Amino acid sequence: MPWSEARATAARAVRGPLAPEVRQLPDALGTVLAEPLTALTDLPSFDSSAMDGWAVSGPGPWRIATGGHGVLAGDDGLVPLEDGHAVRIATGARVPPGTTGVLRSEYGEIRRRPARGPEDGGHTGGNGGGHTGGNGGGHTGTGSDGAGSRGGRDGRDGTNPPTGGPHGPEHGTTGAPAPGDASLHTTGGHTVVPGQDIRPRGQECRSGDRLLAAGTAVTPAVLGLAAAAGYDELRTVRRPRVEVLVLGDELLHSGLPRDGRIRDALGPMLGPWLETLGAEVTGTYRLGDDAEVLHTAVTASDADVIVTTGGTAAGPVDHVHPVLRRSGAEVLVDGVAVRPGHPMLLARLAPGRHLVGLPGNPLAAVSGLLTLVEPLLRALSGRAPRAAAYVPLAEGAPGHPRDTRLVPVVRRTGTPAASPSGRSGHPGGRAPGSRGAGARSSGNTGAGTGHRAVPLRFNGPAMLRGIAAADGLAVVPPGGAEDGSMAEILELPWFEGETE
Ligand SMILES: Nc1nc2c(c(=O)[nH]1)N[C@H]1C(S)=C(S)[C@@H](COP(=O)(O)OP(=O)(O)OC[C@H]3O[C@@H](n4cnc5c(N)ncnc54)[C@H](O)[C@@H]3O)O[C@H]1N2
Ligand code: MOO
Repeated sequence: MPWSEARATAARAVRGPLAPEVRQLPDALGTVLAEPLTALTDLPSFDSSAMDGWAVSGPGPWRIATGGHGVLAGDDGLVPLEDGHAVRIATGARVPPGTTGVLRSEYGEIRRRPARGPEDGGHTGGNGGGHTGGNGGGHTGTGSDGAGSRGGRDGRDGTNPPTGGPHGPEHGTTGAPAPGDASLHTTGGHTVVPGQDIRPRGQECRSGDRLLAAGTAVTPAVLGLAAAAGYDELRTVRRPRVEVLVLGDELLHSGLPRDGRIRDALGPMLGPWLETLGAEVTGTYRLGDDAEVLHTAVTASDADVIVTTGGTAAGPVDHVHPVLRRSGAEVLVDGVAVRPGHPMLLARLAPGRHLVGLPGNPLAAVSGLLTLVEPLLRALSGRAPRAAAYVPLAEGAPGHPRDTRLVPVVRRTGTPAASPSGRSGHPGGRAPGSRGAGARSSGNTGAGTGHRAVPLRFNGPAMLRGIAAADGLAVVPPGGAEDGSMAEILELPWFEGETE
């Protein structure tokens, strides 16, 4: 079967996504929304200050009560602000009714009014002491807000009243400053226009707005948005349960290869890789080459998808095909015209239960993972098919006469002349120091995208050295691809963007 048909067959193998389930927010990471994310509240849910400063009412200068901390984030902020008055306000605090706008702390200064009576004592700027409880008076101009520190820098210590510490919330600061306390003035020609530095209620969304579509992957950012929008739990598509069966008597699970035996490279690789594709991996089991054991494992499993490795060919201990026949499985894909990986297969064990047979050669297994497993898992978990990415090749890639080739590549910006060294003679197939070295090129970049795909060496079916240094696999059509031609790239989950 042609490679693209095999992928399409895997994507169509299931009728639709698995059933939705409800998950607490932290558990929903990596799943897919089963329904649109709809705002449960306006965001912001109240008019709030975008800056630390002062809420002001009407044109300035404004009368302001000193001391206390003003209105903080989390206060109900319901005490109205009278015309001609100001009150300190923190970023995120609800603005008092009557607020015209917010003057940033760096755009205003407080001027103390002359002392009015003997009880003022001359150090609290005419507060009368009783009003600013807890402000630790006696150190004028050194308060903790912008006005206080500005006063200090400007040498106006004698004119700025203390602006209060973190203690002693003042009742009345939002509505009734003591007359004659102090006045707030703008500096540097700044003005306050209506709505200035106020985040209006509903600016980001209104309750009921659709924030994200069903099928959106739940990323950390989505968790944050869902929490902001009022969610404690999300309805998401159940993760496909995947079981990995590693076949092969020749495999060792620790130490050095010895006595004709080799290390299992697929057991450690597939579980984490499958998780990045949205699977819940229920277990990785090493079964050896035993048809009975394999048959029992396949028939007893309740996984949505079984992934086997090895044993797909027709050798004396290749048991996958005979076990599938014995189990009455329907083989949907039996070999694919792709190199490496042509013996890969996909079978339906029962409605809703599938088996993907990955060839034993490690890069061939990766090929099967991206050709059959990924589309199947996307369909089961409700994700849209992978969007194709196309990148020009930094050099020609030889092709198979009839089959598609998948070749590990690394994307790189820079001159095409740099690319041949990335292919030959260097470990991992990359020129020494090529990653991050040198200035970003302003020209010689590929087809408007600014980067090119450099095919890597060590791309034989039994090798992982190329893919371990790669950030994608280039799809090379039968017959090959020329230098500079556009190639589809299957991005690896850890692709972080092109390198220089
Ligand atoms: N007569 C033919 N023989 C083979 C053909 C063919 O067309 N005609 N195709 C070759 C290709 S291509 C591949 S790929 C393999 C596929 O074989 P199996 O899926 O049956 O895999 P095994 O024979 O079990 O193993 C192949 C190779 O990979 C090594 N291996 C297996 N598992 C692991 C593992 N977990 N970690 C590391 N290496 C593993 C195994 O030792 C073998 O060297 O068939 C070819 N033969
Ligand atoms: O599947 Mo094999 O590893 O194509 O060469």
